[in-house]
Amino acid sequence: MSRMPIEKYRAFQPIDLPNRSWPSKVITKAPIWCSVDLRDGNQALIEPMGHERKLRMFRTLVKMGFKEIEIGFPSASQTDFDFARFLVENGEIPGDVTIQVLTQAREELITRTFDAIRGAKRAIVHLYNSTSTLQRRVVFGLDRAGIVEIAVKGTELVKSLVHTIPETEIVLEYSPESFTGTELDFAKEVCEAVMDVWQPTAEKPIIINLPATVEMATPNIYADQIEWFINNVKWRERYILSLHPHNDRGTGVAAAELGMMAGADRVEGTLFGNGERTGNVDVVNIALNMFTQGVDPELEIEDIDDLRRTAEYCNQLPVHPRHPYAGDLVFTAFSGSHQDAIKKGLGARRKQNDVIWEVPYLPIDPEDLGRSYEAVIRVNSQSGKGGVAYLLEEDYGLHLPRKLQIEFSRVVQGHTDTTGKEVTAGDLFEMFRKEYLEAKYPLEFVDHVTLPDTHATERSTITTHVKLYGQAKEAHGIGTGPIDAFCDSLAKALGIALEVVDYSQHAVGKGADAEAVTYVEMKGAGNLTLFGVGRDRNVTIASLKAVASAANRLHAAAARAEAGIGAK
Ligand SMILES: CC(=O)SCCNC(=O)CCNC(=O)[C@H](O)C(C)(C)COP(=O)(O)OP(=O)(O)OC[C@H]1O[C@@H](n2cnc3c(N)ncnc32)[C@H](O)[C@@H]1OP(=O)(O)O
Ligand SMILES: CC(C)C(=O)C(=O)O
Ligand SMILES: [Mg+2]
Repeated sequence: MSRMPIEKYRAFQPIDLPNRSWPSKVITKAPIWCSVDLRDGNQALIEPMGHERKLRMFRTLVKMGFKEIEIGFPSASQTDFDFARFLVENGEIPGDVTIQVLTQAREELITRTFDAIRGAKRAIVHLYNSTSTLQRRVVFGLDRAGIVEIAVKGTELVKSLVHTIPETEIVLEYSPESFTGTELDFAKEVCEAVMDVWQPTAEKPIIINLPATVEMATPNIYADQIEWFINNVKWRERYILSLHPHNDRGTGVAAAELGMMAGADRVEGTLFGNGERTGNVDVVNIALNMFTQGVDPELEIEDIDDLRRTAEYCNQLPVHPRHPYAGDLVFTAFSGSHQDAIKKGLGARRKQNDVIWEVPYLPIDPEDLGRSYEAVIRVNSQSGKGGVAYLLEEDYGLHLPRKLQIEFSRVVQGHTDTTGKEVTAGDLFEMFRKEYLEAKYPLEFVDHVTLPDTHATERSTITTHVKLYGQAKEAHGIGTGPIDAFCDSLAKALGIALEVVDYSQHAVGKGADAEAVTYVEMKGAGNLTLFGVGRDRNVTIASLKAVASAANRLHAAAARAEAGIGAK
């Protein structure tokens, strides 16, 4: 039994909705989006946005395609009032965008709100008062009738002011704030009372916004509340049902999605979920969830890094590196098996020219959000051969044979285990260069003269020039090809016994700059096998350098074994 004071809490009561239909519904179209970054997001900031930050956010939201934008609470702050005036007076509001302003249901605040929007083509006046049992008791000290009266009086005042700004088309949005803590029959009563005053029509509907001001239960309960409301509140065709989830339980996005399945038409939220406490619902997250299901989200999110930078600048708050779709690390795989699977998935896609996106561990193509594959695979102590091979292939054009991938990943593992740090592609190449291409001691290849014998004998003869422990040596050998002849010369003249186990070669670069890279797996004394790698413009020299590289690595491994350090 936990020592936590569990007796202080009680379970949210389920909604009685026996024939609920939302669980079998599917989201097939985008909701009407409304950004509340400039109001709900802004009111939650340590340092609220000033004019310049507000304008940058507003322009970004317009560019993204939001058609409804809550620009502030003009009666609460001079900055918000002035900002509304600035937008109206400077032609900042595109013809197809409607601004929205929030106000409490209080006379002086409503009047001031109308002053703020005067001259706009169209505006949503968003009126709210709290309706929950808790707020009725502890904040307002009112019974149900008293709360209905606040809402009705506020609506009447809004209605009476509409004619004072005839050039502006006014839409009323009403929010029974703290809806999730409100009895459903009372939410119905107060919303219907507001509609009775406003008299919406199907052509000029009211927006009824049902906020999860505080997220209090599992998201299915929110969906039940929405479906119940739609089934029981009159005049369905005369109101747009809007959701306004917060994220207190970490399920704001799920609540919005289930709420849409339950029949909601509209969603209010913010970019990356900024907002009071744990935030408003993240509209980018919902939109991209839809996108990954093949549904047009009707928001442009092609450069998510730019959006994130804007949100971070305006809010002066960071977006978490693991934030869905937007975080710095969300298209990055560190663990080996993930890297391996992603590498294979991307490779298969390229080969098959697939239209449908299916890559293990990547629910979305990073390129669709303006991000690149480069950051997909990073290497640290949790990584395996797949990630190492991927980076060397992508950045340096090296196609390591599978057994060499395994061998080299042990070298990398040794390094990352010691440092505990991530290694970049550049670090990896440096390690690879030192370990294989620079393995020149004690044997250094200098030059060769190789003569093929006649076709009849299919043999090569070689004169080898090498350095052994720094001293120039010349050796002669015969074999079935240059590598075989080179090994023969090393064995005969220098006593270095090597046997080729595996060999592969490919070109790196193109045209005059092309080089050959050779990978040879060689068996040395004591049946130990290791790889050597050579790189040169000349195909034969690349191979002979690879043999020398293997000889040196075998020599070093034998020396370590003898010293009791253990072979690599
Ligand atoms: C869930 C949400 O996000 S709601 C939006 C919340 N956002 C904000 O509040 C940010 C901006 N607000 C403010 O700056 C201030 O609250 C102001 C300027 C609007 C009003 O300031 P004040 O009048 O000084 O204080 P305050 O907001 O605390 O008002 C409290 C009074 O209004 C009443 N009230 C609160 N909300 C409402 C409402 N929606 N409708 C009618 N009356 C309300 C309270 O009962 C209280 O009444 P009392 O003074 O008789 O006890
Ligand atoms: C003003 C209302 C809609 C609000 O922000 C909330 O309830 O969270
Ligand atoms: Mg809110």
